[in-house]
This record gives sequence, C-alpha cells and structure tokens, in this order.
Amino acid sequence: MTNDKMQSVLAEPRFRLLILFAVLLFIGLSLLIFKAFSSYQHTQEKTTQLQQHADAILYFDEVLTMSARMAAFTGKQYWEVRYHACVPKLDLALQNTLALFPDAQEALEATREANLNLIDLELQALRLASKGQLRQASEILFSPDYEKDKKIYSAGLTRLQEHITAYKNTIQNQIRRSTQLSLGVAALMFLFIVLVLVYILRLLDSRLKLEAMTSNLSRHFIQHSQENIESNIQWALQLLACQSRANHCYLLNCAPQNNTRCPIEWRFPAESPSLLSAIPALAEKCQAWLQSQRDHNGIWYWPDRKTSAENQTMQKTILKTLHSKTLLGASTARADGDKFMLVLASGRRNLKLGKADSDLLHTIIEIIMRAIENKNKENDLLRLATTDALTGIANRRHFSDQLRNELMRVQRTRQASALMMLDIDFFKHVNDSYGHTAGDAVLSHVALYAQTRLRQIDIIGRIGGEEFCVIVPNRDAENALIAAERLRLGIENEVIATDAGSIRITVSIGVTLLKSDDQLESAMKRVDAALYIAKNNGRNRIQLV
Ligand SMILES: Nc1nc2c(ncn2[C@@H]2O[C@H](COP(=O)(O)OP(=O)(O)OP(=O)(O)O)[C@@H](O)[C@H]2O)c(=O)[nH]1
Repeated sequence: MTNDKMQSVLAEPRFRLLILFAVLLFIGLSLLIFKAFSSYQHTQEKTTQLQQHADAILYFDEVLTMSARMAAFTGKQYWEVRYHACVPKLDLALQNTLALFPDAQEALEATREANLNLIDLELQALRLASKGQLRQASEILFSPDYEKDKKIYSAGLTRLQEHITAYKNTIQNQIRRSTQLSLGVAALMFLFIVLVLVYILRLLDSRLKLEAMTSNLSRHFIQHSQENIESNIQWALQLLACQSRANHCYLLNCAPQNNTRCPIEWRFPAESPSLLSAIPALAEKCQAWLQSQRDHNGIWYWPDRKTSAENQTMQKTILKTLHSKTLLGASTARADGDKFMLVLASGRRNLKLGKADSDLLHTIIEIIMRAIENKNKENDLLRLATTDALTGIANRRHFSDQLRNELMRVQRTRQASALMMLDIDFFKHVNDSYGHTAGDAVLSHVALYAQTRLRQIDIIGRIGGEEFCVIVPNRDAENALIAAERLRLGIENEVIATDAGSIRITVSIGVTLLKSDDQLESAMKRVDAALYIAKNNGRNRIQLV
C-alpha cells in the first residue's frame, strides 16, 4: 500500500476512531498485564520472606535450647554468649513474622507462658553454669518441667508453621486465580485488538478495492465508453453490484420528463423480470419522495428509521417490492437538469458499501454521467456531420457513404436494389412567387413526406438545392417504379401550408437499378440521366434508365 493511499484512508474519521480505540485497548492491556505481574511478584516475595522468618524462629529456638544445654554441659562462656546473641535474633524473627502475618499472634500467644518459663529456666541454668554448677544446670534443662514447656512451645511453633503454610497456600491460590483472570482478560482484549485490526484491514482492503475499481472504471470509460455505452454502463453496474454484495444495481434518471436525452434507466441484472416490473412501481411509489430528493445531492440508506412514519411505510413497501432488505442510493444532479440516482439493493441487512464510501459512489456516477454526456456530444457532432440542417435527412456526403455501402452489398449479395433521384419541378418559381422561406418550408415538407412514405430500410438524402436521392434496397425495377410513382402522386396531391400561403408542387423522378459493377459515380450519373429525361419529357413523371 502506498503512503498516499494509506494517508487518504486514514483521513477517514471511522478509521481514525478505530485505530484510537485499538491503541487505547493496547494501553489498557499493557497496564493490566503489568499490574498482574507486579502483584504476583510482590506476593511471591512476601510469602518467601514469611517462610524465611518462620524458619528463622524454629532455627533460633533450637539454637537457644542447644546453646543453654551446651553451656550446662561444658561450662564454657562461649555458649552463654551465643545464647544471649540469639535472643534478639529470635525476637526479630518473631516481630517480622507478626508484621507480615498478624494472625501469627494467636499461635504465639498460646505459647507465651511456656516460652517465658523456658527462658526463665534457661537463664537459671546459664547462671548456674557460669558459677560452675554444671550438674544443677543440666538438671534444670532436662527437668520434666522444662521438657513439658518445651513440648508446648514446640507444638505452638509447629502450629504457627502450619498457619503460615496454609496462609501461603491461600494467598498463592488467590494470586494464581487473579493472575489467571487477568491473563484471561488480557487474552480477550488481545483477541479483540486482533479482531479490530482485522476489521480495519478488511475495511482498508475493501476501500482499496473500491478505489481500484473506480479508477479501472474511469480508465475503461475513457477508452471504450463511446463504442458501446449501454453495455459499458451495464458492466459498471455489474461490477459495482459484485463489489458491494448487492443483488441489484440501478442507475435511474429521475429528471423531470422531457428534460433528458439520456436513457431512462439501466439495471443489473438486466434480465430480472421481477425487477422490470418493479421499476415502474418504484418510480410510481417514490414520486413524491423523488421530488423531495431532486435538490439533494446526497446518499441515503434504507430502511431509514429517522425519517417520518409515512416515509418509513413507503420504504418498507418498496423494499418488499424489490425483494430487498437494504437499499443504498446516491444522487447527483447535473447542470443540464438531469438527476441521476445510483441504487444498490441487497437481500442482506448489510451492504459492503456504506455511507463512508459516498465519495466513491458519486465518483462512479460522475464517470458514467460524463461518458453519457460525451456520447451525447459525439452523437450531436455525428448528427451535424451527417444530416442536412434544413430537412434533417442525410446530407450529400452521408448519403454518398450509404450508397457506397449499398453498392458493396449489391456486389456481395447480387440482390436487386434501386436508386431514385427526385427533383421539384419549377422550384425557382416557388421561390420567386412565395419567397425563400416558403421555399425552405416546401423542401422540408417534401423531405418529411418522402421519409414517412418510404420504408424503414430506404435511405433518403438531400444531395442538392431541391434534389433528393433515395436508396431503395431489395427492389426490382417494377417495384421501384411503383414506389416512385406512389411518391410522385402523393406529392402532387399534397397541399403544403406555408406562411406565404398554400403551395402545390410536382416532382420528377429518375430511377435506375444498381448494378454489381457500379461505382458511386456511375450509379449517380445514370439516375441523373433518368431524371433529365423525366424533366425533358414534361416533368411530373418518372423515368427508368
Ligand atoms: N428556398 C430555397 N431555395 C433553394 C435552395 N437551394 C436551391 N434553391 C433554389 O432552387 C432553385 C433551383 O432552380 P433551377 O435549378 O432552375 O430548377 P427549377 O426551377 O426547379 O426548374 P426545373 O428543375 O428545371 O424544373 C433555385 O432558384 C435555387 O435558388 C434552398 O435551400 N432553399
């Protein structure tokens, strides 16, 4: 993805919001993990320290007993000193244990009396030992009273150990549970972040695909739209329908009647019969709504719960008619008064295209509209280049092209075809008597009359001032003469109403059959000769050469 595209995509508020959301989630997740980790660390340290202090109590207790007894046995001062040195250490271990585990108080309280007795007896023994009375000192330390208090005190310490172990287990279980919970939440948040990122990537992907499709459409229309605009529009709608997961895609022209030179509508799929019948129904039911949309260059999404109850009912009916659940429309008004609406209809509740893609939808309409405009301009130019400005029939050049084509067809198929040349008799007199404007009206009238009386496949052109030529395909001489006579007679009987008054005219017609070895010039020369004979023979007649 190029930087430009990334920036243009990230410029959209929905993407920015999603990314902000993902970043906030990520920060939250990091904090949660950090908190869970540090609380685990702290509790681990606390329980380890507690265990160390508890072990220290046991150790120093043993050391005190052992030091007192060794002093009684050996009488050495070293053991007495050692005893006194251990006393504050035991006290400190007890205080530390109580600080970390206040519940230890209860267990220690139960051993208090026994402990005081023990200390008292041990101090007595130490005093005797220091005086050299070792036997008496040993007796005190091995006396039943000492053993009894020692047992009580040891049992208390064992209970304390058990309490601590239970406390440690409880607290570790708690911390394990809360760590598991934190990790679970973290995993969920992580999953959510991944989902958000996947969603963003999918949106980005679909946006990029849409942009690629739009530029592809644009390129295609620039290169090929003039060749077959109808099928190109059909193709564009199909592409759009596939891209947006719509079942149907319409391009409607909802401009006021007679204000457009563009086809009324295209639709995809074109052959859907239900749609063909639904379109007029849509137009009929939406009239009022379409009117209200006429000045609105926007995008709309049905069902729209924010609109009036009346509109909602209308939307429901139309959605039902179109067998759709969702309708997305984008309208664009043209300066020339045309109003185009691109409508996507889907049987699903969601279209892949959303309101955020409105710019692309408008671009697509714009591309199609430009193509239609260009096609119209091209048609105008083509009309100007091929038709006679006064009568609207083929001009001399276009007629000559058509005649060349017909000659090639005759050469290929060997079918009979005729050529007529028709000239108004004494037209100069018409001009002189009624004026040039009336003369123009007569020329237009003759062209229109001939055009309406001839067959669809016959081609008429104005090749000179008051001269017309007609290609009459698939006619032999007899039938060509019948057609020419019908024309001559019809014009003779016509009363042409002009501003200068009613005018009656006659025409002379030369007729010739096209030959397989004819060139344009030879065919024109022959038909001209036929007309010349008709004129020379008194006019208002037909002549075959
Ligand atoms: N009003 C009008 N007159 C035209 C136009 N083009 C040619 N003419 C006139 O058509 C007349 C042709 O006259 P001519 O060639 O003498 O032929 P004609 O009077 O029809 O006599 P015949 O053809 O011999 O019967 C001329 O007066 C031209 O000025 C046109 O576009 N409009």
